[in-house]
Amino acid sequence: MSGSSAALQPPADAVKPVRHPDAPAPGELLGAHYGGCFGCGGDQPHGLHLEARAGEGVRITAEFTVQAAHQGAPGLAHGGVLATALDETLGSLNWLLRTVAVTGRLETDFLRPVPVGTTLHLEAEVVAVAGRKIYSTATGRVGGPDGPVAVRADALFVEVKIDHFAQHGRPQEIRAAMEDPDQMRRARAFEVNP
Ligand SMILES: CCCCCCCCCCCCCC(=O)SCCNC(=O)CCNC(=O)[C@H](O)C(C)(C)COP(=O)(O)OP(=O)(O)OC[C@H]1O[C@@H](n2cnc3c(N)ncnc32)[C@H](O)[C@@H]1OP(=O)(O)O
Repeated sequence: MSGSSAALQPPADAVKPVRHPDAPAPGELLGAHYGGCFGCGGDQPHGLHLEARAGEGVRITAEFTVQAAHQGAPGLAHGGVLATALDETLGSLNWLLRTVAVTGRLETDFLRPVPVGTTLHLEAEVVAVAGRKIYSTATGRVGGPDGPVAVRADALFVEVKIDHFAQHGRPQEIRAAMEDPDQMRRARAFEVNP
């Protein structure tokens, strides 16, 4: 069973997404957007450590190996963790648009259980853009990049200004991020007009 709700159907005035000319080259490893990110950050011992690569056009691939810390039922990945992997992969698409955006809506189908130790092979694509709204879709396969689909999602990301994070984030993390030149470089890489 799959198929997204009306809220995730692009409106009639939606346009085809355009890959930014300065987007990372196909095959390039994107790296974490923030070391403290539960999805991709290297500083989170129990995080997903998801690694995403730029694909062709407005596509991304990513991999994530389920660890013991990610269980829900004994020996199986927690559904929320799998949703995080999809969310993170979908969020990585914004590197290709060089747009800062956050998840507004995420609809997920869980088609097969995913055991601990499994590598989830993720693929995501932007399907349409309407003003600040970015519509995208993702799948996660097991047993290899061409294996059966275990999870899938459709999402709506909403473009925000970089100030969104300073306005809503906790001051100590924001301060630390702003004092880190690497972090600022990564933040600027998201912006269309740095
Ligand atoms: C320094 C750090 C650097 C790192 C940077 C990269 C970080 C990346 C992190 C990535 C980490 C991984 C990813 C993560 O985990 S991101 C973390 C999880 N997401 C969030 O925390 C987002 C929380 N929500 C918000 O902040 C606001 O609600 C947003 C910004 C989303 C919209 O509030 P805003 O006041 O701005 O705009 P608006 O309300 O006028 O809406 C605008 C349009 O969108 C439509 N709409 C909105 N919501 C929905 C919905 N649910 N279903 C359907 N439609 C929806 C809405 O109808 C409207 O349409 P239209 O009327 O125009 O047609």
